Amino acid sequence: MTPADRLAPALDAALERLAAAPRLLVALDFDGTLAPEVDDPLSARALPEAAVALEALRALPQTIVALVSGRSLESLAHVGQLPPDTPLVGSHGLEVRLGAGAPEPAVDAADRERVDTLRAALAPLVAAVDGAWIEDKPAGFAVHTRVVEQDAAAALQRDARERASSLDSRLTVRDGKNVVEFAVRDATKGDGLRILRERLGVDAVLFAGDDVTDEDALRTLGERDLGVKVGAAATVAEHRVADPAAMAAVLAELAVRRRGILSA
Ligand SMILES: O=P(O)(O)OC[C@H]1O[C@H](O[C@H]2O[C@H](CO)[C@@H](O)[C@H](O)[C@H]2O)[C@H](O)[C@@H](O)[C@@H]1O
Repeated sequence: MTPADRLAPALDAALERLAAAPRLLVALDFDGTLAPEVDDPLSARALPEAAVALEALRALPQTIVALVSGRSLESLAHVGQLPPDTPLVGSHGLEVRLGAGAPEPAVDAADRERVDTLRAALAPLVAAVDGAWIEDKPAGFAVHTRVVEQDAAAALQRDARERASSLDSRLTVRDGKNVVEFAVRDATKGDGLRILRERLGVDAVLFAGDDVTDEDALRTLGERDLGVKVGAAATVAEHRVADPAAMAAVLAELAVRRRGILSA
């Protein structure tokens, strides 16, 4: 870590305490936290320095690295590029994969029918806007507008929301970065993180995220945990870093300190 990257004193102290946890879960959002944003979601990758830090953490005893994302599990496994035993939470908490086995079922036939009906109704609106596209997920889909002209993007998001709510009043609708998402099941990253915490039997959790939906996970943290917001947006997290590069430096520092404590 260079002097310019030096940790804020409060984060430095919190990291030192966390590094000594008997059994530690490092649970991380992916896009905007480990990986810089790109136009094609399937091309997103964790920064190389973040990937190295995650590997260093994974190599330590009693230390579990997990990803908690709005992506589908399939997409998250593809971009995350972590070993198959890595716990993954996808679809904002709905899909959970603990270890290398098959994930728990996320939706049933009735859910799929609702998704298909909604998608068929919104697809023509999306197809009419240059650059807009639909990313499918098990319990819904995301309408991406990242490369759409600003006014057209705002109009599409508004029209899609109105059409969706007129068709299905029980939908969960989420705003993201240049994306609006529709889901027929309501789950949050807080639910996903609670499942990881309980099933993995950890004493402390580091969670870091950059987006609105990460706040649900940050709100579940307790005194022994550490929450980090990546970027400048409003947050309940006690600590903040500027960007994925700074987050990678925090993860690298945690690995160094924990290795030192565990080998003392
Ligand atoms: O919870 P996350 O891991 O942060 O996932 C949130 C959404 O990430 C992806 O979309 C975002 O990143 C894309 C790649 O950088 C970018 O093109 C898009 O504009 C962003 O919204 C993903 O495609 C979504 O499904 C996730 O919900």
